[in-house]
Amino acid sequence: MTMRSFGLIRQCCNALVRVPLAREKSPVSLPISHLSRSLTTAAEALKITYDEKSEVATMHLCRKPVNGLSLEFITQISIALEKLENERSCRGVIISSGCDNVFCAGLDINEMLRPTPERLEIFWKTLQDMWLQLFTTRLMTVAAITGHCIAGGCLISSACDHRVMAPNFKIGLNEVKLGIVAPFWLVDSVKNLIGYRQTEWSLMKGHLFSSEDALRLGLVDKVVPQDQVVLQAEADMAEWLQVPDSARHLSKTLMRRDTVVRFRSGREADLKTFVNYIPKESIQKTLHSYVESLKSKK
Ligand SMILES: CC/C=C\CCC/C=C/C(=O)SCCNC(=O)CCNC(=O)[C@H](O)C(C)(C)COP(=O)(O)OP(=O)(O)OC[C@H]1O[C@@H](n2cnc3c(N)ncnc32)[C@H](O)[C@@H]1OP(=O)(O)O
Repeated sequence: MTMRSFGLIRQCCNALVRVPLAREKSPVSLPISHLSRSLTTAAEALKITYDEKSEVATMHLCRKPVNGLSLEFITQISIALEKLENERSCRGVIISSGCDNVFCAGLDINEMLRPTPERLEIFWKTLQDMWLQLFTTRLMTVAAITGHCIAGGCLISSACDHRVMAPNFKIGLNEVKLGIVAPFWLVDSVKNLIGYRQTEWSLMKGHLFSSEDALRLGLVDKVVPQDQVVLQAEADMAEWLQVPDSARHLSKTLMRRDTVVRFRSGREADLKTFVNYIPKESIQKTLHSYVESLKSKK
């Protein structure tokens, strides 16, 4: 296999982090004191390899311990996606995880604890942009879900075109358990996969589906043993790439148009809701208790 590493993502190691507000807008700079805690350095958090023969890249999420989606990490993913989109030979991307038994535990909750208004706003805009990029990319996208895939993790997997998951893990939207509500565009992308009623009750309860239930409902497309997930994702990608790229992408655009139109018209209001809601004292208390409960389960 011919592998090539992309020289990506040096922004987060610099004294100032260049954070794009939106793809089409100029980046803004944040002071380093605003960086969130991480057990992996930014350089280690995202690894991209490219297989020239299959024309498929692998985006390896390695922000230990649980691939929590911090502002810097989301920015890295977004920049990487853009680079891959612009790499003419690249036709597909597999998103996999380097964290044991966790694909992605969702948003890094620290981003929502006692945030500054500026950072909170940039965080949400960057997340919106990253989701839109992934949801609409010309690339064929496959999520190789080797572990739990929760809330923001499900945002990534449900924006992909195909999902392969390992057995005995959890996937879904549990936001209500943290006293918060998943944004409508994330809800829409899950609803597109499993339908209205299954989305409604699971959202209201914060229910996480087992891998097996997720397969039955269509939230994932295949369940295979954990050590075969990436291999299966590669095999499925090869099969998908037998479809001509432009016809596949146009079909995806057609099917996802309503969700994208709704997103574009609602994204400003969604941003306002997020930045007004998260700093509320009652929400801060609930988030704080949730983090404490995660720590105390040990
Ligand atoms: C108006 C709109 C408002 C808001 C919309 C927001 C939409 C999206 C929201 C989200 O994504 S919120 C995040 C939701 N995610 C979760 O609830 C997952 C929580 N984590 C877990 O359930 C478990 O950690 C696990 C993923 C099942 C893995 O379990 P395991 O036993 O393997 O690990 P452990 O729990 O010990 O965690 C290790 C370490 O990581 C910390 N952690 C876990 N998840 C997060 C997270 N999402 N953000 C930040 N930190 C996280 C955990 O506290 C441990 O830290 P410690 O080692 O310091 O104790």
